[in-house]
Amino acid sequence: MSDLPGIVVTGASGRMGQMLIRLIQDSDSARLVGAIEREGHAWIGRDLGEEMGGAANGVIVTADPLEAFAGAQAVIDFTAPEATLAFAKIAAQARLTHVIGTTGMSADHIAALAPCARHAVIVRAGNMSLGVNLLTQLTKKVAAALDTDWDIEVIEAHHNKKVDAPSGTALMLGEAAAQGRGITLADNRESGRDGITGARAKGAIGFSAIRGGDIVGEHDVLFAGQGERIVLRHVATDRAIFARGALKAALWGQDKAPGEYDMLDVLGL
Ligand SMILES: NC(=O)C1=CN([C@@H]2O[C@H](COP(=O)(O)OP(=O)(O)OC[C@H]3O[C@@H](n4cnc5c(N)ncnc54)[C@H](OP(=O)(O)O)[C@@H]3O)[C@@H](O)[C@H]2O)C=CC1
Ligand SMILES: O=C(O)C1=N[C@H](C(=O)O)C[C@H](O)C1
Repeated sequence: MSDLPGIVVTGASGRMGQMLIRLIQDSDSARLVGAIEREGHAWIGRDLGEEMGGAANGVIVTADPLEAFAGAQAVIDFTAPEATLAFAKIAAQARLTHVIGTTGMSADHIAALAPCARHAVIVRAGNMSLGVNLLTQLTKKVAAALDTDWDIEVIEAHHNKKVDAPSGTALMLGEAAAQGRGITLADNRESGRDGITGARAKGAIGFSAIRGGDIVGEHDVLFAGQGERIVLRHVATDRAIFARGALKAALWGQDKAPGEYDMLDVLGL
């Protein structure tokens, strides 16, 4: 048996789940040891490789995390907030590195991860790509250099199946802008303008979301001043960038102490 870290993928039939499974199967650094889907899903009890339209790979899809996590070293999880919380509790008991890409998590969801991180490594980020994580650093720097005469707006575009807004990435960028400006995002966030909104609040950080077609993910951080504008932009054209970041995080976590980490830690940014 190989001593490469064994990885379980949750939400195996999802857009990110399938991308991750292909990446891990092709990897020389990790092996796929489990795949989870929700109870009642058509793939449960069936061979994952065949369900994905290829050759059998011997991984039988299960709805039971206890069964899937036995013998694994990490779980990569791009699902939904409640599911992620349930996986976090079991991953902590099994001392697995839990890489969380799931977005749309509330402050309560995030707070509930803290006890799990006392027992296991959790790496969580609304965007696992190198480009976006670098962009957060640039955003922080630009926001720190400009005063509140410059309005900050985060504009994001995604495919028409996305269920949460603003995107996790937009919130990361907004958080970075708030840190640069020395304010808290929660107290200065403005989103979903519609109707007679009144003038823009000075110092606010605004969010706008576009949904359509098959857009993978596009983010602009707009700094709008008087007579000039600065736009910092990231465009994702392939979900593989998120999968590569998540696998890197799962491997990175293998020799780390329990705790909550993000992709800045993993990438050393
Ligand atoms: N951090 C990052 O870099 C990125 C984050 N994301 C985020 O990842 C998440 C998933 O995105 P995406 O793959 O596009 O979405 P999909 O809807 O394609 O996939 C989600 C998968 O999770 C499954 N799932 C949901 N609830 C459960 C559960 N309770 N138990 C087991 N499986 C469950 C879904 O099953 P079912 O279809 O039956 O509901 C589905 O297979 C989103 O939150 C998205 O924003 C996406 C890309 C990059
Ligand atoms: O749901 C998606 O697709 C994506 N979600 C993440 C987000 O909410 O920012 C990352 C990426 O933009 C794709």
